[in-house]
Amino acid sequence: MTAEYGAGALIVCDSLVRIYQTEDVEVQALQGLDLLVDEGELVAIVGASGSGKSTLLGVLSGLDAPTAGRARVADWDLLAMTPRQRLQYRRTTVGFVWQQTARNLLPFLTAAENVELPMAVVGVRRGERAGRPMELLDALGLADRAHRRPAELSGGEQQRVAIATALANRPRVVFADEPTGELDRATGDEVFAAIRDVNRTLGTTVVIVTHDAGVASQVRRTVSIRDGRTSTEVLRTDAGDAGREYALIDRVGRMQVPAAYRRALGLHERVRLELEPDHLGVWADDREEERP
Ligand SMILES: Nc1ncnc2c1ncn2[C@@H]1O[C@H](COP(=O)(O)OP(=O)(O)OP(=O)(O)O)[C@@H](O)[C@H]1O
Repeated sequence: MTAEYGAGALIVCDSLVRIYQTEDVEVQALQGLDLLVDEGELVAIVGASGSGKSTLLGVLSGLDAPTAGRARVADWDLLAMTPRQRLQYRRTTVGFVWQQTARNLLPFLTAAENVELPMAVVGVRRGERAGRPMELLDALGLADRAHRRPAELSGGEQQRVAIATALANRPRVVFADEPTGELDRATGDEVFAAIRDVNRTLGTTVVIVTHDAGVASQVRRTVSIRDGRTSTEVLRTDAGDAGREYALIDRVGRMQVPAAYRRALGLHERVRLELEPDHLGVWADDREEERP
């Protein structure tokens, strides 16, 4: 028997399909999307507007159910959760950082109180909670901002408090939806540095969803999503490395060749393949058109 697809991964999306049915149109937002994320990874999922990012995040965050396919995070089968389990999953297994700074934090609580709130919600006793907010705020370089309210913090500081809040209950994975979308480039880079630091020092898996392809320089692995499917990946080996581009090949052997490569070599409809000992050659079809 072959092992189940993604058996060792923390996050598994297997042929995910999500169809939105409106009055007279049907929109296939996810069209058989496959994605594996291992424990401890920092991954960016990048795609243009309408590519299906929010839909994917909706499924992974337990807010939405796919039409078909399989989605698992840790031991949770996201298609088979009861409403109570869904709540537990959202409160303990995953943490969220949203684009809108105001959505992440309660304005009338201080930074430390905001970080403590998710623990209080799941019933962690006061004694056990003590210390955790300061520990997290300190890790994010915000120890001296602990007693300020969000309005008294810069946008970048608010997002770093939001990261601390997302980490309060020691989630297995943090989902960040355009976490730097409202920030200028320099402040955004600081927030990315904080995310990388959390990923490295605490080992928390982080999945960032964004339309900003420039994020590829901030993370090791970038997965592109196009038309509701994951298409290509860029993996960087070291900081400063421009990165190698990979195409994803699905289980029946389908692969999407990036549009820029297709244009550059005039690849369309049919291509010629040649198997070499260590690679596959792909050429434009140069045969004379066969005429009837
Ligand atoms: N509730 C809905 N009803 C009908 N169609 C929807 C719904 N939500 C999304 N869609 C459609 O599904 C497709 C994917 O949308 P989605 O919001 O997931 O993309 P996205 O990549 O997150 O885009 P953006 O970056 O603009 O938020 C789009 O064609 C969108 O119009």
